[in-house]
Amino acid sequence: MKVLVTGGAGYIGSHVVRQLGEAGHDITVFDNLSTGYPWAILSGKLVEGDLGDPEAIDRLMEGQNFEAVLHFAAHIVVPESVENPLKYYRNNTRNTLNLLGAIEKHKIPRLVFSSTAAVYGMPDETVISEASPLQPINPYGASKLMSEQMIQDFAAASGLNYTILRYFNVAGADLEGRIGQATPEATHLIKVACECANGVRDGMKIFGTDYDTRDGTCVRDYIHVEDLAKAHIMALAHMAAGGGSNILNCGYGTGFTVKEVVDVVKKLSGVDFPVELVDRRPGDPGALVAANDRIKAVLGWEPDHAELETIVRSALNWEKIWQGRKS
Ligand SMILES: NC(=O)c1ccc[n+]([C@@H]2O[C@H](COP(=O)([O-])OP(=O)(O)OC[C@H]3O[C@@H](n4cnc5c(N)ncnc54)[C@H](O)[C@@H]3O)[C@@H](O)[C@H]2O)c1
Ligand SMILES: O=c1ccn([C@@H]2O[C@H](COP(=O)(O)OP(=O)(O)O[C@H]3O[C@H](CO)[C@@H](O)[C@H](O)[C@H]3O)[C@@H](O)[C@H]2O)c(=O)[nH]1
Repeated sequence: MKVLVTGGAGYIGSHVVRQLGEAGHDITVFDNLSTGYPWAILSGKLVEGDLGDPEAIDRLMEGQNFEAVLHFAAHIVVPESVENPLKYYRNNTRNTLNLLGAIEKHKIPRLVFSSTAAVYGMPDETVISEASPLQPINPYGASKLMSEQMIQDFAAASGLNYTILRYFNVAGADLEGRIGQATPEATHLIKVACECANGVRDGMKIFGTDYDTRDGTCVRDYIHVEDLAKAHIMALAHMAAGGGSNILNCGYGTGFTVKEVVDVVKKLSGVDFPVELVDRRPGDPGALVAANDRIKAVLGWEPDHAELETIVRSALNWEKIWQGRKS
């Protein structure tokens, strides 16, 4: 298929691009390189540009006859969205609207959209299904929920075939160490802990120890980026084979506390870095764990790397490679 990938130079997009290349797709990446890197694009070509510029998107699509768009480009940091909400509504919501306008004009038939568990907010259930209430508690989640709504309304009117994938916490790296998360000043737990283990940071904080969880720290469902990437390839294949539009959780159905994750990083790295226990971080729900029956039933997706140790090992390995490359 001839595919356009927004944000394909970023962490998750680059892993999907690599798998798309291996599956034989013809790939164009559109990215403003705000947090992405040209070296991370292992297949296809890069067009540098910004989704905030509708004319640039129009030029990009003119005469190309893309058969699908995979839309990763966004701002992604929950606490930053609390401090600077308009930055999130602009890049995540308005720019998705820009993209949909171009999809309409150029009659692109399929879309895969990167959504998030943050659309569920503070769920009552421990394990969240796609039918759980949608009540985001931070602007990041709200910006993505608004995008979901626009996609569904536009699809109902136009016949666009979409797959909305609600990612839980994505972590890990390419098992061969070619690409991985390279975000400067990263805030993600596993990335931060791996930086500590590699001596990039002196220590880290655990935000909140009074949550209603087994050890008081937040519970998250960590999914290996390679398993998540596979879901995108399968979603495209499903739609190309005439499958309908879907909203699908992407997670393993197993939650780990922040303390448990930090302990695994310490154990596998053999480094006992300092950890400070501090107050809750604004916008953090206590527990987010995915029900994943729907993605298994609809796409036939099954994880290949569902062990937390596998995720952490690949993240530690990548961190070492990345720090070596930078120095
Ligand atoms: N990382 C996670 O745990 C997680 C969880 C749930 C959902 N998501 C979603 O997955 C997607 C990818 O996240 P990621 O972790 O790879 O982040 P990332 O920051 O590594 O990648 C985002 C990419 O989009 C590009 N970009 C951003 N704004 C752009 C714009 N206006 N125009 C063109 N390019 C732009 C960046 O340069 C970068 O290459 C995002 O939509 C995010 O909301 C991520
Ligand atoms: O230095 C740190 C970093 C994180 N945490 C905690 O670790 C958990 C996970 O945090 P983080 O890795 O920042 O991820 P989330 O805030 O859960 O958000 C991620 O996961 C969401 C889906 O669940 C995605 O939508 C977001 O894009 C992605 O950033 C939270 O309880 C944090 O408070 C710490 O205690 N110390």
